[in-house]
Amino acid sequence: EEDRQFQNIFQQIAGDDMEINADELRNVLNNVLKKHKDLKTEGFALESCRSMVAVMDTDGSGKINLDEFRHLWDKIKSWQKIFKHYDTDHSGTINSYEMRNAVEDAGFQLNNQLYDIITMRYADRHMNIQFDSFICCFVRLEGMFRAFHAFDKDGDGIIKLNVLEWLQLTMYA
Ligand SMILES: O=C(O)/C(S)=C/c1c[nH]c2cc(Br)ccc12
Ligand SMILES: [Ca+2]
Repeated sequence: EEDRQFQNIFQQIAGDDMEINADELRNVLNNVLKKHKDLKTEGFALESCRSMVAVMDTDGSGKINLDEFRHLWDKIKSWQKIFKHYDTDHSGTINSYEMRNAVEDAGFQLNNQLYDIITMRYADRHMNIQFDSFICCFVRLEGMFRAFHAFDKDGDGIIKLNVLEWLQLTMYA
């Protein structure tokens, strides 16, 4: 039953092409945000939604279909819980220190250099991370880990890419 409801929602957002583009994703995410006053943010920028579509577009259609959207939605649902858990002062942002714990809670094992990179890339000038940046960071982390494991056929933690394969991975993200 809940799934049928989900399909209906998806159908309304996607329109007759049955796929969601960046504009449509931006509308649905920002509409949901209105109902979550504790997630204070200016909302998702179009560029962020373009990146999320690119990362989640596993079949290379240029947009996200029902399955790709369901995966994204379930991830955002679980990641927003982590965000709220670490936003202890309900400022609507989490600081770079809390971000380390949030990343680990989400199951990503990174190193110090990567935590610094994430802060540089996603934090605002007060070194705090807004909700929309938080989600974009996690979408990218999950997508990049997924892409690596797809290439790492024998699971030895090493992949071999020529420059064009590398560019295909890094440019469409
Ligand atoms: O607080 C909750 O129980 C839920 S279901 C939150 C959300 C579930 N999907 C979301 C997407 C965005 Br964007 C923001 C919040 C949520
Ligand atoms: Ca797609």
